[in-house]
Amino acid sequence: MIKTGIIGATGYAGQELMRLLIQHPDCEVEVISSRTYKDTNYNQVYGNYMGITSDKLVDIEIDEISKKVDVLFIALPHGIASNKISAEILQKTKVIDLGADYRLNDLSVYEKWYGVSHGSPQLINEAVYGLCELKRKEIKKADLIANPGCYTTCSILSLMPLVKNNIIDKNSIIVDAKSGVTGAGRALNLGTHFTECNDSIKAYKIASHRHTPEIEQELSIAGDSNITISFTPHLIPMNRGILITAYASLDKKYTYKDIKEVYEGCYKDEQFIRLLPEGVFPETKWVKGSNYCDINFQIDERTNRIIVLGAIDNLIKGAAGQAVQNMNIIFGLEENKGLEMIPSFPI
Ligand SMILES: NC(=O)C1=CN([C@@H]2O[C@H](COP(=O)(O)OP(=O)(O)OC[C@H]3O[C@@H](n4cnc5c(N)ncnc54)[C@H](OP(=O)(O)O)[C@@H]3O)[C@@H](O)[C@H]2O)C=CC1
Ligand SMILES: CC(=O)N[C@@H](CCC(=O)OP(=O)(O)O)C(=O)O
Repeated sequence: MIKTGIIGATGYAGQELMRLLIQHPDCEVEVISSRTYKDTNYNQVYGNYMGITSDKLVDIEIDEISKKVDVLFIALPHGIASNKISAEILQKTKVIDLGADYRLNDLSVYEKWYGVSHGSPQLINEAVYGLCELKRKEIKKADLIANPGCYTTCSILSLMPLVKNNIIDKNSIIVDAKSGVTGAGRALNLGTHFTECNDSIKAYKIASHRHTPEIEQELSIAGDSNITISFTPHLIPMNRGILITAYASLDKKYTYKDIKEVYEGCYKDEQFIRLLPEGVFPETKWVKGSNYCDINFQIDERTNRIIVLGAIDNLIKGAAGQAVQNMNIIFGLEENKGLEMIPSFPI
């Protein structure tokens, strides 16, 4: 059995990790940590665990935890993991960081967009960007995984085939993204109070959201050129889910079938990517509670633009599910072990 630990187990991403790891046939949860709920039974924090686990939360140093586990998931706000992880810790355990500290290859880009200094810049090159469908080979050998962000997972997977195959003007990309409120985490925050976000939709961090350089970095690698995008996130009054609608100019006339072949060329063997039939578009409810990323597109013949839609569950493919998928790859397990959930819609 693979011994796992979760730091930040009381957050929304940490809770989803707990749910997935408890049910994973090859794992046991050895350590769950929290500062706020130290010595509290997990089922007192999250009542859905009553009768399922009586594990207690502990507040011990990462160094201590790393001696007890084969893989450590870190689900903390950005800026903390980089001060906790060291080369010594990586010798004892694999680390999968759900935060943003190791996602950007360029230290100055990280410090500029996140407004904090990085605690372990020497480890940035060691980290592998854990977008499983794109980096499987590197992930297999990695000690430190930078699990991608939620908007970024959905945007990169939806757009990668177009940039990789040079069929769009790579600097014409606009991503309009919507997220459910769990994307903002569990911590108290005025903007996510029921009365502040219910019954309303708002754009935020316009032209300044920190997922912008992450999407640009990975699309630039896939497209082998410097790509700059426009990215606008929106907060939607629903619990979970991300839907992106992306626009780009095509370099010449294509049919739906031409471009479908390009997507199939990239994703035909990918079990978690569902290319929907022509005329059927992704909806967050069809991926809810699952590790799927649904994708489809339409060509607007009047403007010769392609409009691509992608949907994921922000807490699963956008966080905990992808983290478990990364663990499965590292430990040589079937990639879908513990991740075969059927989306939980309709009710
Ligand atoms: N929510 C989402 O959809 C996604 C989240 N992520 C990333 O995953 C990470 C966790 O996100 P999420 O679960 O939403 O966040 P939450 O705010 O829900 O949880 C974060 C947890 O971290 C702990 N924590 C908070 N501040 C500190 C601190 N200063 N020092 C130590 N521990 C602290 C808290 O636990 P306690 O107080 O009990 O110690 C808290 O439960 C973030 O980096 C986020 O960006 C990535 C993709 C999607
Ligand atoms: C709705 C909402 O507030 N979403 C978060 C994205 C959360 C996320 O998971 O991003 P990181 O992992 O990069 O922190 C935001 O826009 O900041």
